[in-house]
Order: sequence, then structure tokens, then C-alpha cells
Amino acid sequence: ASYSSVSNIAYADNPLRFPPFSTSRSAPSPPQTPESSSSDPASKSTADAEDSRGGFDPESLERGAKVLREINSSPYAKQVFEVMRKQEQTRQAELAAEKAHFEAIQAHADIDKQRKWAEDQRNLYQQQAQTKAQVLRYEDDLARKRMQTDHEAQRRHNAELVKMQEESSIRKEQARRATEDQIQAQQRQTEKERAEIERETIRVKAMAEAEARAHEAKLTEEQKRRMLIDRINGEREKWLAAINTTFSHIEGGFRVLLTDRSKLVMTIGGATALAAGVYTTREGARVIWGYVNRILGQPSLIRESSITKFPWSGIVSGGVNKVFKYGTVAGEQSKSPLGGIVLHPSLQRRVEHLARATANTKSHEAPFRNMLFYGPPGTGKTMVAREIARKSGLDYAMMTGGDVAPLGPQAVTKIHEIFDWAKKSNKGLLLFIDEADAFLCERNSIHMSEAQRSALNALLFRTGDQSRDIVLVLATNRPGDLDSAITDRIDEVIEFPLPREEERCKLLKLYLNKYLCGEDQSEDESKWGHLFKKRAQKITVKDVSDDVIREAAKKTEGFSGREIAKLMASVQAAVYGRPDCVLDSQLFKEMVNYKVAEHHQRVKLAAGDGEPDKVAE
Ligand SMILES: Nc1ncnc2c1ncn2[C@@H]1O[C@H](COP(=O)(O)OP(=O)(O)OP(=O)(O)O)[C@@H](O)[C@H]1O
Repeated sequence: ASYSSVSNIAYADNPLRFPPFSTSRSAPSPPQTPESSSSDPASKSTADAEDSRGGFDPESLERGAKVLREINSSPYAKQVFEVMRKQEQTRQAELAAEKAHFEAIQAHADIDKQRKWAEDQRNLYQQQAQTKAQVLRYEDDLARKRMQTDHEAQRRHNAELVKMQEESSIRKEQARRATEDQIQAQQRQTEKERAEIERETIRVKAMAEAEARAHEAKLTEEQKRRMLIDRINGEREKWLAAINTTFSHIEGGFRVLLTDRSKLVMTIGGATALAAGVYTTREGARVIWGYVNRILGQPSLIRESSITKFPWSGIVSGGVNKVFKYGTVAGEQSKSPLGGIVLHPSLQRRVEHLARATANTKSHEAPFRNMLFYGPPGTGKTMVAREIARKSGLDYAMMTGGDVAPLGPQAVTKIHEIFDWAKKSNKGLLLFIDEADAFLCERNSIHMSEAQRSALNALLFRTGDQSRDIVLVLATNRPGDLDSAITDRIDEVIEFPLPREEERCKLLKLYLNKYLCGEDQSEDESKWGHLFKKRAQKITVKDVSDDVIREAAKKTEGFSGREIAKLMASVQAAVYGRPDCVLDSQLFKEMVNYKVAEHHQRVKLAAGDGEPDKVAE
């Protein structure tokens, strides 16, 4: 440090100002600080002067030579040179270090440059990649949009095609329907015309037949009248002759009597005795018959019964009456379901349960339970009462409430007769009173006669306690009209509603089989005579399928069981009106429509609603 300061002093003091140890022109000149250049205006002017002399400054050389001389003359010349040499070496080392420093800086700068270039390159690559990706994305978007547009166009095209196809098929379908309708209309027209022709032919035939029959009847009548007149004339002559003869005999007799006094007395006495005998015998027989009838016979109020009218009736008729007309031997319980009765399933179960309970009640000798059946007319109340009697093994008797009123004061006796008669049954009796409201209505009713009131009281008296002989079954369409004392005696109340569609379907099938297919005629023989037996076999049923019956069941909403039975009877009658006795679906439908219209008309009339329309053409 001291050496450096000395050197610096030397430089400062040195007017020559040459760079120490600068032997080479290429050696870098020491850096000049701004202070030194600005603080040394003299050197600046010197340098200017040098420039003006062509770049050579002799003064410096002179000053250098002078300094060298001073150094040479100085005793420390050797040290000075040594110092200078070391200074030079130091300077060299500094320069080398500086060079290395600059090289390092240069290397750093290169590295920075390289890094920057690499970074630029990377950025460039990234930008290129981004641009490329954007371009690709854009292209992709474009392709996708193009595809979407294509798809949309394709879809629209397809939709149009489908629409066109649909329109075309609708047009075809419409054309087909129109053709079918036309064909059907033509067929209908043809059938109508044919039916018209048939009807006309039948009408003409019927008229011709009727005319022929009328003519024949007229001829027969005239013939008969002539024969009758002849016969009457003959008879008159015969009778006139007989009368004349008789009167001539009587005249002779009277003449004898008037002339013979004893004969006259005998004749008058004999005639009187004969008259007295006849009168006494007749009255006596009447009294005895009444007594026997009361003791052994069936009360007159009973309309129908499973018990024979007299004990000897069974013997006379060869035991036929031992069998119920329903086909069950008396006393034998039937295990079959309710035969020929179509009821709502729950009602059917209840009825079967009641029949079983009644049968068991009898076998355990417990008191019977009374029942009330109510519901619209023709819903099977009577049938069910009969069926309960049949299934429970009881005797059955039926009376109608309407028969009581005409009996007047005798009604009370007749009611007591019934209950006395019922005791004769060993099996127990099911007494069914139809139209019960006719004489068991409210006692305060103004329409009730004194005799009816007494009859009601008699019935109340006989049914006051629970009975082991009689099951009382009342049936009515107006349960609200019954006297409260009667309803109080009822144990089971059962409603019989109008059949629903399902039941109507079964009823239609039942009566179709019964009336038109000739099955199960036994029950109806009493009603319809032997008509079925003779003719049912001839009926041919064609095309009356389940669907046709179901359609009919749908249409017959509001029909009772009786109405359906009657509907089928009408169908049967219509079939018999045909020469070929064939029942086809068209006739069946016609009859159903006719009966449905008739039913609605009846309902309207019952409601007092307007004039009766024409039921059918
Ligand atoms: N549920 C049914 N199943 C089968 N046939 C029936 C049914 N209901 C009614 N009928 C038919 O109707 C006819 C009359 O039935 P029934 O006398 O039992 O009716 P009801 O209810 O007693 O009528 P009413 O109240 O007028 O006395 C029967 O003979 C039968 O042909």
C-alpha cells in the first residue's frame, strides 16, 4: 500500500505523465476517471498541442529522460527500478486478472446471450406451438361445425323424408279406410235391401196366409153356423115334444092328486122331507170339509209350498210330491251351489253362508233367524228364498202380502192358520212373504184398513218370540215402508242390487242356454209349458260369440234379472218368428237394442217424464 501511494505521488508529480512501463502501443491505456480528465486542463492542452504536432511530443521524452537521469543519479535507483519492475509485474497481473475478468464477463455475457437466445427460441417454439394448436383447434372447430351442419342438413332431410313417408302412409290409410267404409256401406245397403225384401216377402206371405186363413175361417164359420142352426132346430123340436109330453103327464098327475086327497098329502110330505134332507146333508158336508181342511189341509193364503196339500195327496199322486219341484228330495240338503241364480259374488257367499247356518240351526235345534230381502223388482229375492230352503233342507211356503187385504176380517184367522199349519212340518218351514210391505207397512199409515192392522198384529203376535219352527223371510221393494215392529224381528237384512255388467253377462249366457240352446229346462216348464221341449231343439244359434254377449251386457245397464230373462224370451220369440229358426248375431243385437230402448222408455214413463216415444221402428 505504501508502494502504491508512492507510485501515485510520483505520477502526480511527474509532468511527463507517461504511462509507467508502457512499452507496447497495444497495451491498454489505464482507465481515465472523469475527475482526472476534468481536473487536469493542462494535460488536455498538452495533448491538444501534441495533436497539432503530428502526434509526437518531444517534451515527454525529455521529461522522461530527465527523470531517468535523476533516478540513475539517486542512490535508490536500484530499488526504484525494482519497484517499477514489480509495479510492472503487478500491473501485468492486474491486466491478466482484468482480462480474465473481462473474459469471464464476456463468457457470462455469452452465456446470458445464449440463455436469452434459448429463451427466445423456447418462447418462439411455444408461440409457434400455441399458434399451431390454435390453428388445429380452429380447424377442428371448423370441421366440427361443418359436421354439425352436415348432420343437421342430413337430419332435416331424414325428417322431411319421414314426414313425407308418414303423409303418404296416412293418405294410403285414409284411402283404404274410405274404400272399406264404402264397401261396408255398400254391404250394409245390400243387407238392408235384402232384409227389406225378406221382410216384405214375409209380410206378403203372412198377409196371404192370413187372408187364406180368414177366408177358410169364414167358410168354416158359415158351415158351422148352418150346422148349428140345424142342430138347434132339431133340439128345439125335440125339447118341445118332451115338454109337451111332460106337461101332459104333470097335468094328468095333478088331476089325479086333486081328485085323490090322501095321495096329495103324501106327495107334499115327501117333497118337504126330501128338501130338508138335501139341505141338511149339504150344510153338514160343508162344515165337515171345513173342519178337515182346517185340520189337515194347506191354508188358502199359501200360494206355493213344498208340503203336500193333504196327507193323502202324496199317496194319490204316487209320491211325486215327495220330491221338490226344484229336484231335491225333501229333507235332503243340497251341496250344489246356487243353481241357476246369478248374484254378485259377495252376495252369493252370504246367501250360501245363510243357507248353511239355517241348516245347522235346525240340526242343533236352535231358534231360527228371520231375514229381510230388499231390492228392486226381479233381482232374484224369491229364487234365493227358495234356494235357501232347498239348501238348508227346510220346507218352503210362499204367500203374497197383497192377498191379505181382500180377506177383510178373516185375515187374522188365516194368519193364525198359517202358523198352526207350519207346526206340522217336521223339518221346519221357511215362510216367504213376497211384497211384504203390502200388509206389514207402518201401522199408523192412513191407507191401512182395520182388518190389515189386525192381520199385522196377529203376525207380530206369532213372531214375538224366536221360533224353532218357522224362518220368516220377507221380501220387499220398499223396506222403508215396513212397520218398525217388523224390522225389529229381522235378524238378517240382505240387499239385492241390480246386476252389474259381469252378472248381466252371466245372466245373458244362462238364459241363452236355457231358452235357446234347450239346456236346463226343468225349472221353467211350469212357466212356459212344453213349448221348449217341443221347439228348443230346432233353434240354431249362429255367431252369438262372447263378444256379442259382452256388448249386450254393456248395453243392458240398469236391467234386472227378470228383464234379462224376458229379453232372452223375446229373442226366442223372434227366432220362432223366422222360418229357419236361426238366431244370428244381427237378430240378437236388434232385439237387445229394441229391449234397451223399451227399458229406457219405461224408465222415462215411470219418472213421469214426457210423452212415450216410438220404441223402435
Ligand atoms: N239373480 C238372478 N239369477 C237368475 N235369474 C234371475 C235373477 N234375478 C231374477 N231372475 C229372473 O227373474 C225372475 C224373477 O225373479 P224373482 O221372482 O226371484 O225376483 P224378485 O226379486 O222376487 O222380484 P219381485 O220383487 O218382483 O217379487 C226369475 O224367475 C228369473 O227368471
